[in-house]
Amino acid sequence: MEYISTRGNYKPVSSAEAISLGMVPAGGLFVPVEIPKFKLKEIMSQKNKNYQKLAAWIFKKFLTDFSEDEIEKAVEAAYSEQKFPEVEKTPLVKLNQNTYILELWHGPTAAFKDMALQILPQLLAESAKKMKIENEIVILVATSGDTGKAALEGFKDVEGVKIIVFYPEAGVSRVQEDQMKTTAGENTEVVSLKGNFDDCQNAVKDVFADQDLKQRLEDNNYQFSSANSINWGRLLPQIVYYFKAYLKLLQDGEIEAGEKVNFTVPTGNFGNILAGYYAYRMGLPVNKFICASNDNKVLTDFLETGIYDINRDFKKTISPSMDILISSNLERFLFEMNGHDSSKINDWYQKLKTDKKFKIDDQTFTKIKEMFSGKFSSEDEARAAVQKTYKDYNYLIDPHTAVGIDSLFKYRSDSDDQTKAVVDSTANPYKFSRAVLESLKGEKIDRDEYRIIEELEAMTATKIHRGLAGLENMEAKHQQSCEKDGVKEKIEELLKL
Ligand SMILES: N[C@@H](CCOP(=O)(O)O)C(=O)O
Repeated sequence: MEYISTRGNYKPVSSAEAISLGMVPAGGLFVPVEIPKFKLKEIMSQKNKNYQKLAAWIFKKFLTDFSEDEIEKAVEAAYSEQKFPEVEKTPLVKLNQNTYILELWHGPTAAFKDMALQILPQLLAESAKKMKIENEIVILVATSGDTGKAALEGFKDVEGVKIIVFYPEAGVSRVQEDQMKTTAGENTEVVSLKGNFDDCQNAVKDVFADQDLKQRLEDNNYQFSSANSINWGRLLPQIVYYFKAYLKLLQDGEIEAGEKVNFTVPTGNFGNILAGYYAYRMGLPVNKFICASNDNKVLTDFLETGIYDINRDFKKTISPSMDILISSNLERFLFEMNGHDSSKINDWYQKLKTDKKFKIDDQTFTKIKEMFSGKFSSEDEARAAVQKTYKDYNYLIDPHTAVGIDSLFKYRSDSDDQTKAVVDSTANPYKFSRAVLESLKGEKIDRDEYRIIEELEAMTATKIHRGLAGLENMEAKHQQSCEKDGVKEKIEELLKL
Protein backbone atom coordinates (compact mmCIF):
# COMPACT_ATOMS: atom_id res chain seq x y z
CA MET A 1 0.00 0.00 0.00
CA GLU A 2 1.30 3.41 -0.95
CA TYR A 3 0.30 6.78 0.45
CA ILE A 4 -0.18 9.89 -1.66
CA SER A 5 -0.49 13.57 -0.84
CA THR A 6 -3.91 15.27 -0.88
CA ARG A 7 -2.19 18.15 -2.69
CA GLY A 8 -0.34 16.08 -5.28
CA ASN A 9 2.92 17.64 -4.16
CA TYR A 10 4.89 14.58 -2.98
CA LYS A 11 5.99 11.22 -4.30
CA PRO A 12 3.99 8.17 -3.19
CA VAL A 13 5.45 6.79 0.06
CA SER A 14 5.25 3.63 2.16
CA SER A 15 3.27 3.62 5.40
CA ALA A 16 6.55 3.77 7.35
CA GLU A 17 7.50 6.96 5.54
CA ALA A 18 4.03 8.50 5.92
CA ILE A 19 4.01 7.75 9.66
CA SER A 20 7.52 9.00 10.31
CA LEU A 21 6.94 12.22 8.36
CA GLY A 22 3.62 12.91 10.08
CA MET A 23 2.39 15.15 7.30
CA VAL A 24 3.45 15.98 3.77
CA PRO A 25 6.48 18.29 4.14
CA ALA A 26 5.24 20.84 1.61
CA GLY A 27 1.70 20.86 3.06
CA GLY A 28 -1.07 18.32 2.53
CA LEU A 29 -1.87 15.01 4.19
CA PHE A 30 -1.04 11.43 3.30
CA VAL A 31 -3.91 9.13 2.33
CA PRO A 32 -3.84 5.51 1.18
CA VAL A 33 -3.78 5.32 -2.60
CA GLU A 34 -6.76 2.96 -2.43
CA ILE A 35 -9.00 1.72 0.34
CA PRO A 36 -8.96 -2.05 0.92
CA LYS A 37 -12.40 -3.60 0.74
CA PHE A 38 -13.68 -6.57 2.75
CA LYS A 39 -16.60 -8.75 1.71
CA LEU A 40 -19.52 -8.73 4.15
CA LYS A 41 -18.98 -12.41 4.95
CA GLU A 42 -15.37 -11.74 5.79
CA ILE A 43 -16.32 -8.90 8.16
CA MET A 44 -18.99 -10.99 9.88
CA SER A 45 -16.50 -13.79 10.42
CA GLN A 46 -14.47 -11.47 12.68
CA LYS A 47 -17.36 -11.40 15.18
CA ASN A 48 -15.59 -13.24 17.96
CA LYS A 49 -12.16 -11.66 17.60
CA ASN A 50 -10.82 -9.66 20.50
CA TYR A 51 -9.78 -6.04 19.99
CA GLN A 52 -6.12 -6.84 19.38
CA LYS A 53 -6.84 -9.45 16.74
CA LEU A 54 -9.35 -7.22 15.00
CA ALA A 55 -6.86 -4.34 14.99
CA ALA A 56 -4.15 -6.58 13.50
CA TRP A 57 -6.57 -7.79 10.79
CA ILE A 58 -7.24 -4.19 9.73
CA PHE A 59 -3.66 -2.94 10.10
CA LYS A 60 -2.31 -5.66 7.82
CA LYS A 61 -4.31 -4.20 4.95
CA PHE A 62 -2.76 -0.76 5.35
CA LEU A 63 0.71 -1.39 6.79
CA THR A 64 1.91 -3.65 4.04
CA ASP A 65 5.55 -2.76 4.69
CA PHE A 66 5.22 -4.12 8.26
CA SER A 67 5.57 -7.82 8.99
CA GLU A 68 2.67 -9.71 10.62
CA ASP A 69 4.86 -10.19 13.64
CA GLU A 70 5.60 -6.46 13.96
CA ILE A 71 1.89 -5.65 13.75
CA GLU A 72 0.87 -8.31 16.24
CA LYS A 73 3.52 -7.26 18.77
CA ALA A 74 2.44 -3.63 18.45
CA VAL A 75 -1.26 -4.32 19.03
CA GLU A 76 -0.60 -6.66 21.95
CA ALA A 77 1.55 -4.06 23.66
CA ALA A 78 -0.84 -1.18 22.97
CA TYR A 79 -4.09 -2.81 24.08
CA SER A 80 -2.67 -4.80 26.99
CA GLU A 81 -4.57 -5.44 30.21
CA GLN A 82 -2.31 -2.99 31.97
CA LYS A 83 -3.30 -0.15 29.63
CA PHE A 84 -6.93 -1.14 29.10
CA PRO A 85 -7.90 -3.24 32.14
CA GLU A 86 -11.47 -4.05 31.05
CA VAL A 87 -12.03 -7.14 28.89
CA GLU A 88 -13.97 -4.97 26.43
CA LYS A 89 -11.54 -2.23 25.37
CA THR A 90 -14.42 -0.16 23.97
CA PRO A 91 -17.62 -1.16 25.84
CA LEU A 92 -20.93 -0.61 24.08
CA VAL A 93 -23.75 0.54 26.35
CA LYS A 94 -27.38 0.24 25.28
CA LEU A 95 -29.19 3.47 26.10
CA ASN A 96 -32.59 2.64 24.60
CA GLN A 97 -34.02 0.40 21.89
CA ASN A 98 -32.08 2.04 19.06
CA THR A 99 -29.29 4.06 20.71
CA TYR A 100 -25.94 2.72 21.85
CA ILE A 101 -23.00 4.51 23.43
CA LEU A 102 -19.51 3.44 22.40
CA GLU A 103 -17.28 4.21 25.39
CA LEU A 104 -13.89 5.05 23.93
CA TRP A 105 -12.32 6.38 27.11
CA HIS A 106 -11.13 3.30 28.99
CA GLY A 107 -7.46 3.90 28.21
CA PRO A 108 -4.92 5.55 30.53
CA THR A 109 -5.93 9.20 29.99
CA ALA A 110 -9.73 8.88 29.88
CA ALA A 111 -10.22 10.03 26.27
CA PHE A 112 -10.75 8.29 22.93
CA LYS A 113 -7.32 9.49 21.81
CA ASP A 114 -5.76 6.65 23.83
CA MET A 115 -7.14 4.17 21.30
CA ALA A 116 -4.61 5.53 18.80
CA LEU A 117 -1.95 7.09 20.97
CA GLN A 118 -1.17 3.90 22.83
CA ILE A 119 -0.13 2.31 19.55
CA LEU A 120 1.36 5.22 17.60
CA PRO A 121 4.67 5.07 19.55
CA GLN A 122 5.13 1.44 18.45
CA LEU A 123 4.20 2.23 14.86
CA LEU A 124 6.52 5.21 14.82
CA ALA A 125 9.44 3.28 16.31
CA GLU A 126 9.07 0.54 13.68
CA SER A 127 8.67 3.12 10.92
CA ALA A 128 11.82 4.92 12.05
CA LYS A 129 13.72 1.63 11.95
CA LYS A 130 12.45 0.88 8.46
CA MET A 131 13.35 4.36 7.27
CA LYS A 132 16.79 4.04 8.94
CA ILE A 133 16.20 7.27 10.82
CA GLU A 134 19.03 8.04 13.18
CA ASN A 135 17.90 11.51 14.21
CA GLU A 136 15.96 12.05 17.39
CA ILE A 137 12.28 12.47 16.48
CA VAL A 138 10.55 15.56 17.86
CA ILE A 139 6.81 15.04 18.06
CA LEU A 140 4.91 18.30 17.83
CA VAL A 141 1.35 18.29 19.09
CA ALA A 142 -1.40 20.91 19.00
CA THR A 143 -4.18 20.07 21.40
CA SER A 144 -7.53 21.36 22.51
CA GLY A 145 -7.23 19.15 25.55
CA ASP A 146 -7.41 15.41 24.92
CA THR A 147 -4.75 14.63 22.33
CA GLY A 148 -2.11 16.40 24.41
CA LYS A 149 -2.27 14.19 27.47
CA ALA A 150 -2.83 11.01 25.47
CA ALA A 151 0.23 11.77 23.33
CA LEU A 152 2.36 12.66 26.37
CA GLU A 153 1.38 9.42 28.05
CA GLY A 154 2.05 7.39 24.91
CA PHE A 155 5.45 8.93 24.16
CA LYS A 156 6.81 9.69 27.62
CA ASP A 157 10.26 8.19 28.07
CA VAL A 158 10.18 6.56 24.64
CA GLU A 159 13.77 6.30 23.49
CA GLY A 160 14.82 8.47 20.56
CA VAL A 161 11.77 10.73 20.87
CA LYS A 162 11.02 14.15 22.37
CA ILE A 163 7.47 15.45 22.57
CA ILE A 164 6.34 19.07 22.72
CA VAL A 165 2.65 19.83 23.29
CA PHE A 166 1.00 23.22 22.68
CA TYR A 167 -2.43 23.90 24.18
CA PRO A 168 -4.56 27.06 24.28
CA GLU A 169 -4.26 28.89 27.58
CA ALA A 170 -7.76 29.04 29.11
CA GLY A 171 -9.02 26.80 26.30
CA VAL A 172 -9.03 23.42 28.06
CA SER A 173 -10.71 22.09 31.21
CA ARG A 174 -8.90 22.29 34.55
CA VAL A 175 -8.50 18.51 34.66
CA GLN A 176 -7.16 18.41 31.08
CA GLU A 177 -4.63 21.10 31.95
CA ASP A 178 -3.56 19.40 35.18
CA GLN A 179 -3.23 16.08 33.37
CA MET A 180 -0.79 17.60 30.91
CA LYS A 181 1.17 19.75 33.36
CA THR A 182 1.81 16.88 35.75
CA THR A 183 3.22 14.51 33.12
CA ALA A 184 6.54 13.04 34.12
CA GLY A 185 9.14 11.80 31.64
CA GLU A 186 12.52 13.16 30.66
CA ASN A 187 11.42 13.81 27.08
CA THR A 188 8.17 15.76 27.59
CA GLU A 189 7.45 19.48 27.24
CA VAL A 190 4.09 21.21 27.64
CA VAL A 191 3.52 24.81 26.56
CA SER A 192 0.40 26.93 27.02
CA LEU A 193 -0.16 29.32 24.15
CA LYS A 194 -1.85 32.70 24.40
CA GLY A 195 -4.42 31.99 21.72
CA ASN A 196 -6.96 29.38 20.70
CA PHE A 197 -6.59 25.85 19.33
CA ASP A 198 -6.54 27.01 15.70
CA ASP A 199 -3.57 29.25 16.59
CA CYS A 200 -1.77 26.23 18.07
CA GLN A 201 -2.54 24.02 15.08
CA ASN A 202 -1.67 26.67 12.46
CA ALA A 203 1.61 27.44 14.21
CA VAL A 204 2.58 23.78 14.37
CA LYS A 205 1.74 23.27 10.67
CA ASP A 206 3.83 26.35 9.78
CA VAL A 207 6.75 24.92 11.71
CA PHE A 208 6.45 21.66 9.75
CA ALA A 209 6.61 23.60 6.49
CA ASP A 210 9.58 25.79 7.53
CA GLN A 211 12.48 24.54 5.38
CA ASP A 212 15.07 26.65 7.14
CA LEU A 213 14.10 25.25 10.52
CA LYS A 214 14.03 21.76 9.03
CA GLN A 215 17.66 22.17 7.98
CA ARG A 216 18.68 23.44 11.41
CA LEU A 217 16.96 20.46 12.98
CA GLU A 218 18.85 18.14 10.65
CA ASP A 219 22.10 19.85 11.62
CA ASN A 220 21.29 19.09 15.24
CA ASN A 221 20.22 15.50 14.56
CA TYR A 222 16.51 16.10 15.01
CA GLN A 223 13.48 15.74 12.80
CA PHE A 224 9.80 16.46 13.31
CA SER A 225 6.81 14.18 13.33
CA SER A 226 3.24 14.55 14.56
CA ALA A 227 0.94 12.79 17.01
CA ASN A 228 -2.14 14.64 15.80
CA SER A 229 -4.59 13.00 13.46
CA ILE A 230 -2.82 14.59 10.51
CA ASN A 231 -0.48 11.60 10.98
CA TRP A 232 -1.83 8.49 9.22
CA GLY A 233 -0.53 6.42 12.14
CA ARG A 234 -2.98 8.29 14.38
CA LEU A 235 -5.97 7.86 12.12
CA LEU A 236 -5.59 4.21 11.19
CA PRO A 237 -6.07 2.79 14.73
CA GLN A 238 -9.32 4.72 15.03
CA ILE A 239 -10.88 2.68 12.20
CA VAL A 240 -10.78 -0.41 14.40
CA TYR A 241 -13.42 0.59 16.94
CA TYR A 242 -16.05 1.18 14.27
CA PHE A 243 -15.70 -2.46 13.26
CA LYS A 244 -15.63 -3.51 16.91
CA ALA A 245 -18.85 -1.61 17.70
CA TYR A 246 -20.64 -3.13 14.73
CA LEU A 247 -19.49 -6.65 15.56
CA LYS A 248 -20.52 -6.21 19.18
CA LEU A 249 -24.03 -5.22 18.10
CA LEU A 250 -24.08 -8.36 16.02
CA GLN A 251 -22.70 -10.51 18.81
CA ASP A 252 -25.31 -9.15 21.25
CA GLY A 253 -28.09 -9.93 18.78
CA GLU A 254 -28.99 -6.24 18.42
CA ILE A 255 -28.65 -6.29 14.62
CA GLU A 256 -28.75 -8.78 11.77
CA ALA A 257 -25.64 -9.44 9.70
CA GLY A 258 -25.39 -6.74 7.06
CA GLU A 259 -27.93 -4.43 8.74
CA LYS A 260 -26.89 -0.81 8.32
CA VAL A 261 -26.33 1.36 11.39
CA ASN A 262 -25.76 5.08 11.93
CA PHE A 263 -22.77 6.54 13.74
CA THR A 264 -22.87 9.88 15.55
CA VAL A 265 -19.48 11.43 16.17
CA PRO A 266 -18.69 14.52 18.28
CA THR A 267 -16.35 16.23 15.87
CA GLY A 268 -13.50 18.73 16.06
CA ASN A 269 -10.54 17.95 13.84
CA PHE A 270 -12.64 15.51 11.74
CA GLY A 271 -10.24 12.61 12.38
CA ASN A 272 -12.64 10.41 14.33
CA ILE A 273 -15.55 10.66 11.90
CA LEU A 274 -13.17 10.20 8.96
CA ALA A 275 -11.91 6.96 10.53
CA GLY A 276 -15.56 5.83 10.59
CA TYR A 277 -15.92 6.77 6.95
CA TYR A 278 -12.83 4.67 6.06
CA ALA A 279 -14.45 1.74 7.91
CA TYR A 280 -17.55 2.24 5.76
CA ARG A 281 -15.47 2.32 2.57
CA MET A 282 -13.85 -0.93 3.70
CA GLY A 283 -17.27 -2.54 3.70
CA LEU A 284 -18.80 -1.86 7.13
CA PRO A 285 -22.59 -1.54 6.70
CA VAL A 286 -23.26 2.11 7.60
CA ASN A 287 -26.31 4.13 6.65
CA LYS A 288 -25.33 7.65 7.81
CA PHE A 289 -22.72 9.53 9.77
CA ILE A 290 -24.03 12.33 11.95
CA CYS A 291 -21.36 14.93 12.48
CA ALA A 292 -22.02 16.57 15.85
CA SER A 293 -20.65 20.02 16.62
CA ASN A 294 -20.84 22.51 19.46
CA ASP A 295 -21.33 26.27 19.01
CA ASN A 296 -18.26 26.31 16.72
CA LYS A 297 -20.56 24.88 14.07
CA VAL A 298 -18.44 25.42 10.99
CA LEU A 299 -18.92 21.76 9.98
CA THR A 300 -22.70 21.82 10.48
CA ASP A 301 -22.90 24.82 8.17
CA PHE A 302 -20.56 23.17 5.68
CA LEU A 303 -22.67 20.02 5.56
CA GLU A 304 -25.75 22.15 4.94
CA THR A 305 -24.34 24.52 2.32
CA GLY A 306 -21.15 23.09 0.83
CA ILE A 307 -19.38 26.26 1.97
CA TYR A 308 -16.59 25.99 4.53
CA ASP A 309 -16.42 29.40 6.14
CA ILE A 310 -14.19 30.21 9.10
CA ASN A 311 -15.08 33.92 9.08
CA ARG A 312 -16.70 33.75 12.48
CA ASP A 313 -15.94 34.13 16.14
CA PHE A 314 -14.12 31.32 17.85
CA LYS A 315 -16.28 30.33 20.82
CA LYS A 316 -15.16 28.80 24.10
CA THR A 317 -17.57 26.08 25.12
CA ILE A 318 -18.06 23.40 27.77
CA SER A 319 -16.86 20.87 25.17
CA PRO A 320 -13.42 22.46 24.62
CA SER A 321 -11.86 19.54 22.75
CA MET A 322 -14.22 20.44 19.89
CA ASP A 323 -13.46 24.17 19.96
CA ILE A 324 -11.95 24.14 16.49
CA LEU A 325 -12.72 26.06 13.31
CA ILE A 326 -10.08 24.58 11.01
CA SER A 327 -10.68 20.83 10.97
CA SER A 328 -7.48 19.27 9.62
CA ASN A 329 -8.95 16.03 8.35
CA LEU A 330 -11.64 17.69 6.27
CA GLU A 331 -8.89 17.96 3.64
CA ARG A 332 -8.46 14.17 3.56
CA PHE A 333 -12.21 13.71 3.49
CA LEU A 334 -12.70 16.09 0.57
CA PHE A 335 -9.90 14.37 -1.33
CA GLU A 336 -11.67 11.02 -0.81
CA MET A 337 -15.02 12.47 -1.84
CA ASN A 338 -13.85 14.33 -4.94
CA GLY A 339 -12.18 11.30 -6.50
CA HIS A 340 -8.61 12.20 -5.45
CA ASP A 341 -8.58 15.51 -7.31
CA SER A 342 -5.64 17.35 -5.75
CA SER A 343 -6.00 20.38 -8.00
CA LYS A 344 -9.39 21.09 -6.42
CA ILE A 345 -7.91 20.59 -2.96
CA ASN A 346 -5.14 23.06 -3.73
CA ASP A 347 -7.67 25.55 -5.02
CA TRP A 348 -10.00 25.20 -2.00
CA TYR A 349 -7.20 25.39 0.57
CA GLN A 350 -5.66 28.40 -1.17
CA LYS A 351 -9.06 30.09 -0.89
CA LEU A 352 -9.25 29.14 2.77
CA LYS A 353 -5.96 30.97 3.27
CA THR A 354 -6.86 34.10 1.34
CA ASP A 355 -10.67 34.39 1.81
CA LYS A 356 -11.12 32.27 4.93
CA LYS A 357 -13.72 30.24 3.05
CA PHE A 358 -14.28 28.02 0.06
CA LYS A 359 -17.19 26.39 -1.73
CA ILE A 360 -16.93 22.85 -3.01
CA ASP A 361 -18.35 21.68 -6.36
CA ASP A 362 -21.92 20.38 -6.58
CA GLN A 363 -20.93 16.84 -7.49
CA THR A 364 -18.73 16.42 -4.40
CA PHE A 365 -21.35 18.07 -2.21
CA THR A 366 -24.12 15.76 -3.44
CA LYS A 367 -21.93 12.74 -2.70
CA ILE A 368 -21.21 14.01 0.82
CA LYS A 369 -24.89 14.65 1.54
CA GLU A 370 -25.74 11.04 0.75
CA MET A 371 -23.75 9.79 3.74
CA PHE A 372 -23.35 12.73 6.13
CA SER A 373 -25.61 14.96 8.13
CA GLY A 374 -24.43 17.77 10.40
CA LYS A 375 -26.12 18.90 13.61
CA PHE A 376 -24.97 21.12 16.44
CA SER A 377 -25.82 21.78 20.07
CA SER A 378 -25.85 25.11 21.83
CA GLU A 379 -24.36 25.25 25.31
CA ASP A 380 -27.81 25.01 26.91
CA GLU A 381 -28.73 22.04 24.73
CA ALA A 382 -25.51 20.22 25.64
CA ARG A 383 -26.14 20.84 29.34
CA ALA A 384 -29.73 19.66 28.99
CA ALA A 385 -28.50 16.48 27.28
CA VAL A 386 -26.14 15.72 30.20
CA GLN A 387 -29.04 16.21 32.62
CA LYS A 388 -31.64 14.30 30.61
CA THR A 389 -29.36 11.35 29.88
CA TYR A 390 -28.65 11.03 33.58
CA LYS A 391 -32.31 11.43 34.56
CA ASP A 392 -33.76 9.13 31.89
CA TYR A 393 -31.09 6.44 31.76
CA ASN A 394 -29.07 6.90 34.96
CA TYR A 395 -26.05 7.27 32.69
CA LEU A 396 -23.42 9.95 33.19
CA ILE A 397 -21.90 11.54 30.08
CA ASP A 398 -19.37 14.26 29.39
CA PRO A 399 -20.30 17.41 27.42
CA HIS A 400 -18.79 16.13 24.14
CA THR A 401 -20.84 12.95 24.29
CA ALA A 402 -23.83 15.14 25.21
CA VAL A 403 -23.36 17.04 21.95
CA GLY A 404 -23.33 13.68 20.16
CA ILE A 405 -26.54 12.47 21.81
CA ASP A 406 -28.33 15.78 21.32
CA SER A 407 -27.30 15.86 17.66
CA LEU A 408 -28.52 12.31 17.10
CA PHE A 409 -31.92 13.07 18.61
CA LYS A 410 -32.18 16.22 16.48
CA TYR A 411 -31.25 14.26 13.38
CA ARG A 412 -33.90 11.66 14.17
CA SER A 413 -36.66 14.18 14.65
CA ASP A 414 -35.65 16.16 11.53
CA SER A 415 -35.30 13.13 9.26
CA ASP A 416 -37.49 10.35 10.58
CA ASP A 417 -34.49 8.05 10.18
CA GLN A 418 -34.78 5.78 13.22
CA THR A 419 -31.92 3.46 12.21
CA LYS A 420 -30.05 1.97 15.15
CA ALA A 421 -27.29 4.40 16.03
CA VAL A 422 -24.00 4.29 17.88
CA VAL A 423 -22.83 7.50 19.55
CA ASP A 424 -19.08 7.78 20.09
CA SER A 425 -18.44 8.69 23.72
CA THR A 426 -15.14 10.47 23.43
CA ALA A 427 -14.23 11.30 27.02
CA ASN A 428 -14.93 10.22 30.56
CA PRO A 429 -17.29 12.66 32.35
CA TYR A 430 -14.76 13.33 35.14
CA LYS A 431 -12.51 15.17 32.68
CA PHE A 432 -15.21 17.86 32.62
CA SER A 433 -16.60 17.58 36.15
CA ARG A 434 -17.56 21.23 36.54
CA ALA A 435 -19.65 21.33 33.38
CA VAL A 436 -21.18 17.95 34.21
CA LEU A 437 -22.13 18.81 37.80
CA GLU A 438 -23.42 22.26 36.81
CA SER A 439 -25.54 20.59 34.13
CA LEU A 440 -26.95 18.07 36.57
CA LYS A 441 -27.75 20.71 39.18
CA GLY A 442 -28.83 23.38 36.71
CA GLU A 443 -26.76 26.05 38.47
CA LYS A 444 -23.29 27.63 38.48
CA ILE A 445 -20.89 26.23 41.04
CA ASP A 446 -18.06 28.29 42.48
CA ARG A 447 -16.16 25.55 44.24
CA ASP A 448 -12.71 24.19 43.35
CA GLU A 449 -12.62 21.54 40.59
CA TYR A 450 -11.50 18.75 42.91
CA ARG A 451 -14.29 19.38 45.45
CA ILE A 452 -16.66 19.25 42.49
CA ILE A 453 -15.25 15.86 41.57
CA GLU A 454 -15.97 14.62 45.10
CA GLU A 455 -19.51 15.94 44.91
CA LEU A 456 -20.06 14.33 41.52
CA GLU A 457 -18.88 10.98 42.86
CA ALA A 458 -21.16 11.23 45.89
CA MET A 459 -24.17 12.46 43.95
CA THR A 460 -24.03 9.89 41.15
CA ALA A 461 -22.43 6.96 42.98
CA THR A 462 -19.93 6.72 40.10
CA LYS A 463 -16.18 6.60 40.44
CA ILE A 464 -13.55 8.89 38.98
CA HIS A 465 -11.58 7.33 36.08
CA ARG A 466 -8.37 5.71 37.35
CA GLY A 467 -6.26 8.00 35.15
CA LEU A 468 -7.60 11.08 36.90
CA ALA A 469 -7.51 9.88 40.50
CA GLY A 470 -4.97 11.68 42.69
CA LEU A 471 -4.33 14.39 40.08
CA GLU A 472 -4.94 17.14 42.64
CA ASN A 473 -1.88 16.14 44.63
CA MET A 474 0.50 15.63 41.75
CA GLU A 475 3.31 18.07 41.19
CA ALA A 476 3.03 20.37 38.14
CA LYS A 477 6.22 19.77 36.16
CA HIS A 478 5.52 22.07 33.23
CA GLN A 479 5.04 25.85 33.39
CA GLN A 480 6.11 26.95 29.91
CA SER A 481 4.04 29.45 27.94
CA CYS A 482 4.37 31.41 24.70
CA GLU A 483 2.67 34.02 22.54
CA LYS A 484 0.74 32.76 19.54
CA ASP A 485 3.44 33.93 17.15
CA GLY A 486 6.20 32.56 19.38
CA VAL A 487 5.89 28.83 18.70
CA LYS A 488 8.94 28.53 16.46
CA GLU A 489 11.14 30.39 18.96
CA LYS A 490 9.81 28.28 21.82
CA ILE A 491 10.69 25.10 19.94
CA GLU A 492 14.18 26.43 19.20
CA GLU A 493 14.60 27.30 22.89
CA LEU A 494 13.41 23.90 24.09
CA LEU A 495 15.62 22.04 21.62
CA LYS A 496 18.53 24.42 22.27
CA LEU A 497 19.00 24.99 18.54
N1 LIG B 1 -9.72 17.52 19.86
C1 LIG B 1 -8.32 17.44 19.76
C2 LIG B 1 -7.72 18.41 18.78
C3 LIG B 1 -6.61 17.77 18.03
O1 LIG B 1 -7.16 16.71 17.29
P1 LIG B 1 -6.36 15.53 16.66
O2 LIG B 1 -7.35 14.42 16.57
O3 LIG B 1 -5.90 15.99 15.35
O4 LIG B 1 -5.21 15.20 17.53
C4 LIG B 1 -7.64 17.48 21.10
O5 LIG B 1 -8.25 17.04 22.06
O6 LIG B 1 -6.53 17.93 21.23
